[in-house]
Amino acid sequence: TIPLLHGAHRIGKRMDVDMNRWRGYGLGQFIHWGLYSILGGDYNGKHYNGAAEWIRSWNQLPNAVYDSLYKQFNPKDFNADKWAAMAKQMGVKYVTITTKHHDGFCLWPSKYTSYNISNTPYKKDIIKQIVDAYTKVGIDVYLYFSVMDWHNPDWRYDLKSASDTIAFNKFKKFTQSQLEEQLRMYPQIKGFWFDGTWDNSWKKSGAFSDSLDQDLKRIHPGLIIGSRLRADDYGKRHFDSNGRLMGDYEQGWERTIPETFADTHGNDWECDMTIPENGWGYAKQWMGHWKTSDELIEMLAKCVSLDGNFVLNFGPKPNGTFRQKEVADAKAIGDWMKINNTAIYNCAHVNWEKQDWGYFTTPTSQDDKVYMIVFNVPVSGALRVLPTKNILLKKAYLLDGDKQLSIEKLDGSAYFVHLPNEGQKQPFVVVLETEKGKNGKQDINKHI
Ligand SMILES: C[C@@H]1N[C@@H](C(=O)NCc2ccccc2)[C@H](O)[C@@H]1O
Repeated sequence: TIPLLHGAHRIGKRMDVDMNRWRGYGLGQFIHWGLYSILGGDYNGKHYNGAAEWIRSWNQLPNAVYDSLYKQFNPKDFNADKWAAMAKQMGVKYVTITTKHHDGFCLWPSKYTSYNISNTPYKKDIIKQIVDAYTKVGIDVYLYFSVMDWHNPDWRYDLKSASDTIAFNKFKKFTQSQLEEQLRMYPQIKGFWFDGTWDNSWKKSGAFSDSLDQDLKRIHPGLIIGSRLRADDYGKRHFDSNGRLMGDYEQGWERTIPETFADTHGNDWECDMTIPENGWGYAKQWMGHWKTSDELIEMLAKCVSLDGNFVLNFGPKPNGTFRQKEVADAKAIGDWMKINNTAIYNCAHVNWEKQDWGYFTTPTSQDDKVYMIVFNVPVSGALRVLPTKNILLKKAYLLDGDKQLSIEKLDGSAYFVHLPNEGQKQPFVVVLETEKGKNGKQDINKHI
């Protein structure tokens, strides 16, 4: 291996109480809210084709116009308790909220820049209201923070001169000050979600990213920080120059999901997903396909079946309310979770052969139970199950209503679980009770 000062400091998963809680979340909510929400992807009668929260980078929009939007930010209908109630009904266990996106505008009253919420007509601390409201209903809060800050004159994409380095050193101090300020102001939070760390300036700041990570965890023990923060001695990100994950979980699955368990490298990981094809901040017109709630529930099941969490993004309007499609999806997912969350919360990957009908999960607390989350009912009504060796199926029944299902043992070690022909129209869960075969050991991957 290559000797590294700022590579991974831990091999394997974090196994402390905070990370074990994170591992069991299953479902989370992301919220992108800020000045970009005012424009909603449009300006001067034209539509910006990029992600709506990137509109400041559009050459049709002068920076000065964007940077004066704060003078009109006044979300009259914002009610953090209503946001928290919607998230609670949806069944999310954690929320990640933008405190500062790439545009540099701070949704909290930072004392390190005047470009913050206290200098808007709204004035009040949005982050505090969200942290308090979500914590009150038992949803853990994580703060999204973009290192890249287009508004700060000391931000640099690369370090090509002594003056770049002097400016960027000031910028790194500013960054650390803002983060330590957030830890002091919002001690209830459980972690940070870093973004905007892909440029050369940051790749050359591996030592700083390492010390920042350690400083924040010293101030706030147990803090959870993903792999998008750090760079190693050679500018490698996510995985260091020895291929080891730097961070508490793999934070690279943005609008994409691993296909197989091998793709997850056996790490903890999180998928962050948009309902439209792209775009995180509010956009007046969502282009392309809008995912249905059934598609979103399947993505959730797939993530949990591969030992990951599924985090769905919401982009509130400038007035602080959510668009109808987002409210409807939160409700539909919540209704499904009310019946089926046993197969999602505190569940893990099962190393049985993947089947076409859907996904297996298993509760981390019980190794004689396996859940089948079914999306594709075959016309035969027969769901194939091929457990790993020495595992026998004892019982099969529907999670919703306990109806017993007949199990047919095929030769070899496969089974068919026969479904009643009831034309299921929603994804549903079958519970399998298993037992060890003679001289069998329970070898369901327990990744705990
Ligand atoms: C969570 C999202 N990340 C921001 C972004 O700029 N993504 C572009 C990107 C996508 C994948 C790897 C690096 C960078 C988007 O604006 C959202 O905030």
